[in-house]
Amino acid sequence: MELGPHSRPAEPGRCVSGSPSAGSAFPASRVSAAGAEPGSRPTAVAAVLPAGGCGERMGVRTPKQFCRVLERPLISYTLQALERVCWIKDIVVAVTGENMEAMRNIIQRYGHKRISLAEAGATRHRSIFSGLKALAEDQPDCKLTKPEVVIIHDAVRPFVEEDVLLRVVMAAKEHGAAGAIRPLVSTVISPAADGCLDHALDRAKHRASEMPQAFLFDVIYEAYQQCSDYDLEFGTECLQLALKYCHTKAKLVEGPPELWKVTYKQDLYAAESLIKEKISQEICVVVKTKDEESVGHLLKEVLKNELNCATITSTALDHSGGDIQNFLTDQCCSFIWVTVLSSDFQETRKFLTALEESSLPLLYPVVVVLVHCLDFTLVPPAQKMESLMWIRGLAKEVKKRNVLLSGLLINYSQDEQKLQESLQQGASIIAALVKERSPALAGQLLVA
Ligand SMILES: Nc1ccn([C@@H]2O[C@H](COP(=O)(O)OP(=O)(O)OP(=O)(O)O)[C@@H](O)[C@H]2O)c(=O)n1
Ligand SMILES: O=C(CO)[C@H](O)[C@H](O)COP(=O)(O)O
Repeated sequence: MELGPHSRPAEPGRCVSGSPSAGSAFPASRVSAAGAEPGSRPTAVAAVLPAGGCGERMGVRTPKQFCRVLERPLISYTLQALERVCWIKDIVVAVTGENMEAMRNIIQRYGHKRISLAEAGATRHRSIFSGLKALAEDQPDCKLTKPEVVIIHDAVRPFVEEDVLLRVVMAAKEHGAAGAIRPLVSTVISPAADGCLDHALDRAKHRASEMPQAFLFDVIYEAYQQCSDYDLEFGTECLQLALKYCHTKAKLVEGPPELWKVTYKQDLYAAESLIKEKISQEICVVVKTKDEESVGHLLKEVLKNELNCATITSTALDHSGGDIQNFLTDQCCSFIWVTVLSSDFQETRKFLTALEESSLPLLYPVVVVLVHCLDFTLVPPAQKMESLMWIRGLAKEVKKRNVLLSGLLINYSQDEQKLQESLQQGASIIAALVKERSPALAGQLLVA
């Protein structure tokens, strides 16, 4: 493969992925160069995502890969996770003819890149085979380049990280095949024909096979070409096909627990909670004046305790408000906008417009809390609330674009203890707004 001066390095381990883009909202994992030896030949890597199932076990009409999690189809998260790995050149998604148009719309709406579609088959193995054919040079009309290594990853495992992808790819390069494994959660038993226990497997000696898996393309393609109709119909393990038909013994790589496959309805709730937790880990506190800076600093300290181990950055807005764009590039989804004894509607509006125009709210609900600090003995909260009613109107407007705006009044008391109490209470409210991301709370004016 030819690399132009601005192309992505196609070598696992060479590039540092996660350059902020529409498709990289989680903080990028930094891949060290350890994966690739200096001067070694770049590895062309592609991925095949089977996404042609009907999700029978989920028990809902929509196939689970298209079920919405925080208003976005599950498969979009998986695509995002793979896209942010810059050394994966092509991503082939196998979908049924019936869902092809829906898939195209998802790709367009969420700005997914490097995606090609293949027609899914009646079983997972058939769908994977179809995806592999789209990458094989022996197929008529093949528009993609055959990779050296192909990753196979279920469309319904959205939490795959670059680190484990790199580890399976490097292991596949060395061994021909590799797959992620996890310790068994339950013991596996073998029932007899009469429905009674025949025997139990020693749990410590067995592992659950998960995804991603990676293969030398020629190995897995050969295995799929050779395998029987029975394998294609009833098989569930790609590593087994490589072993059975190409005598390739897969290297097993320990993966993290987040690799689990969304299968039942409760898994959708678990996925939503995990996504909320991840995006709540980064908060940007926006301040302008010295007073705001000191309130911002105090809030940060309390918030760190409320949202254990969150990264909270402070951004000082310049006086023209000209650097608003800068902090939208960090892919942070929670903003605390602090004002002390004043409120600049125009500036807030400008910020919200920039936010709406960015790709952020398309990917995640973005929380914005406008914190107004005023001395409750001088200005009663009720009076201030009246003048802040514009927040409600604005919140209604920006909610349509997935920006969840609320207002928070803090008692900016001269009494140090009262100020601390109000900040503590305010931080708890902010933490709840950030963690819950509830559209129902958008537009509320809260008092700490
Ligand atoms: N004919 C099929 C069947 C499954 N898959 C995909 O393979 C992955 C893992 O399969 P599984 O969890 O079994 O998905 P479903 O078959 O949809 O679920 P169920 O078995 O509950 O019907 C999913 O991304 C699914 O879309 C596929 O591409 N083509
Ligand atoms: O875990 C896996 C790897 O081995 C597969 O995701 C699993 O085999 C898929 O099988 P099924 O479609 O039956 O759930």
